[in-house]
Amino acid sequence: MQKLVLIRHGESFWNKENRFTGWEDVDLSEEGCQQAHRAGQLLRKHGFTFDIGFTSVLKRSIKTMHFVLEELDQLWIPVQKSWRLNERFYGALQGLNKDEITAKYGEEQVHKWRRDPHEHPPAITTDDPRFPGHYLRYNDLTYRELPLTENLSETMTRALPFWHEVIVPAMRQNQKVIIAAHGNSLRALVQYIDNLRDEEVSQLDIPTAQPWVYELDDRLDKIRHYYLD
Ligand SMILES: O=C(O)[C@@H](CO)OP(=O)(O)O
Repeated sequence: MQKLVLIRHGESFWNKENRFTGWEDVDLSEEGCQQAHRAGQLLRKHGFTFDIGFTSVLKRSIKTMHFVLEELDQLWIPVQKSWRLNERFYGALQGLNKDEITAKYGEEQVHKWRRDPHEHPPAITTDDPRFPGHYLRYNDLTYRELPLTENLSETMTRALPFWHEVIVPAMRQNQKVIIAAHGNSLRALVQYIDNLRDEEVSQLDIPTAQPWVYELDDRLDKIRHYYLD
């Protein structure tokens, strides 16, 4: 039996301000840093150790991983970063306040943008400062991989190659894995691991910095999962 730990980053400044974040590289709030430390303490209390960590290329998940590993005195383990674990790219909604957008477009539309797997938020254009093609960290992406908007199903499509090609092989070598990522990239992984229907995953809300443990059998099929407390 293997254990896999998933953790959404701690609260960011834009979580606190209720703004769509996506690929904007927003830092953890003071509370978010503390949440990440508390998550690390919890994992320590339950005797968890890890061989390898995976994060997105966004500082809120990188710092969450760092604070968790600091509490475990395991800052030395390898941590691999990938854009494929980034938050869903929220297009032209990035930076906007969720309440203001709801007042303008109505709850139904905003709910679709947030949780309907096939609904695209309004797209940006390549001259928008939010276009990832302007940033060094996305230099390795092909033009087709650089998003202008992304629905949840596309988030899953770009996250899964990293799961299959990097994370699963690590687990097959019996490495103990922790993944620090984002509400929607984790939702995509959970949908895949748990084989959830679209309607089920749209109900799923993953809280910040709460370790979610999967127990997996030798074939890496789920035995059970639970939040650590
Ligand atoms: O703004 C975002 O990037 C995400 C996560 O905070 O929001 P939502 O939960 O609405 O998908």
